[in-house]
Amino acid sequence: MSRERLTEDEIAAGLAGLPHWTREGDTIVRTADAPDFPAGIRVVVAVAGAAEAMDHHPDIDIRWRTLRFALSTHSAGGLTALDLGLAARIDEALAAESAGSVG
Ligand SMILES: C[C@H](O)[C@H](O)[C@H]1CNC2=NC(N)=NC(=O)C2=N1
Repeated sequence: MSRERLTEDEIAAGLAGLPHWTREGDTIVRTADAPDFPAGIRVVVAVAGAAEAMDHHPDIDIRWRTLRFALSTHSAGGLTALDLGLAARIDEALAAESAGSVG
């Protein structure tokens, strides 16, 4: 996947397919509640595996069973296809633990 910054049109098109994610400047963000703390940690472990495989790493905030993921490509100074790809993987990990979006 390319580490080139996406254009505004490409970002908008990508986010149209990621309804749980919101744009915050050069970052995309999703907050979700897992059913309980262990389920939330299982999501984080699954995401960590995907991130290592992609060599692309999210910022993760864990508060009991509430998880907030923030994605950006720091080396590119903005959003790239890697962020959209990792967002889709995070959606899969959250769905596997029946976690639902907050906000
Ligand atoms: C050397 C390695 O490819 C880089 O440090 C990677 C690792 N993971 C990364 N993750 C994110 N989110 N942005 C980066 O620029 C980045 N760079």
